[in-house]
Amino acid sequence: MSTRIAFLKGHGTENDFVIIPDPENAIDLPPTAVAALCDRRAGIGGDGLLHVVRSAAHPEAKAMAAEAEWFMDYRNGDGSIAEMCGNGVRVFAHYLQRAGYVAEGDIAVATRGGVKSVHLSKDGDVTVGMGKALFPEGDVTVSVGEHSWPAHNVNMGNPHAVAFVEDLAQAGDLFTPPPFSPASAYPDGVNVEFVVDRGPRHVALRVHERGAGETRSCGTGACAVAVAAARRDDADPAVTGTPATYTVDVPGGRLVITERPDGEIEMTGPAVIVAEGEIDAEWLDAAQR
Ligand SMILES: N[C@@H](CCC[C@H](N)C(=O)O)C(=O)O
Repeated sequence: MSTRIAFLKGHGTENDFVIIPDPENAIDLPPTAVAALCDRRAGIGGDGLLHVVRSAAHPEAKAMAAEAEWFMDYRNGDGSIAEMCGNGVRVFAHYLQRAGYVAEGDIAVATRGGVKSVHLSKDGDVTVGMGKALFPEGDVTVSVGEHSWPAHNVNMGNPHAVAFVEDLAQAGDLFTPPPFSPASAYPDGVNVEFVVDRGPRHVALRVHERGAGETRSCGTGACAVAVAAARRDDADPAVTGTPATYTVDVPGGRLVITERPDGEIEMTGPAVIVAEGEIDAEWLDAAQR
């Protein structure tokens, strides 16, 4: 009989993930295995994969083990590694609660972008302390076809280029990464958000995610958009002294982002587990060849 690997499938505003519980870090997940699992036709399908590991059992997270028992070893759907995933961390925390590893309330989750504080509320929404945004210097331009826009360069642990456009259709089909310049701005690639206004402190976005393509949502992207919009709107909390809250509509739902005067950003949104099952380890082996 072949070995079976437990998995779950979940999403946060339809940014969807394959979840692999592996507390002792015993499962080998090279990029080829992640890409096979995230394949929407031949695999389970997902924008990314959440490898659930105890911090103490993972070389990249050991140093965070005293602060956070669990490490979100996040991978993009193409197998590449990313520093942080905002929707992923909500789904990750929701999984931990569902599995009985943590209780409702406040928990800490280790990520490659540092330890994040997460609040699991009674109504099912999850709030994440996303830390502070950085604004790397230098002008960036994003283009699609004949249109190009100046982009806000925002780092939420991972890189984002935020372009305010007139119409989300201008982003085109987003099958391929939108070109940006200068090429030196993002040596490791970038997530690109196209944004329109929907009302006061209310925006909507489409996103092309590094390592995944167009997705239905991006949590770090929504935070990058909210802080870029606050600066555009002369509502930078560090200047006004009052928090700025933005509602960010994504194709898969809605996220609410607040930036405080000290620069700390909180994101609130849903987290859903839709299925669980077993992967045939022989299939996974064969799928990687
Ligand atoms: N979907 C995520 C971001 C995942 C990582 C991103 N594709 C990258 O490579 O930086 C989110 O919700 O933040």
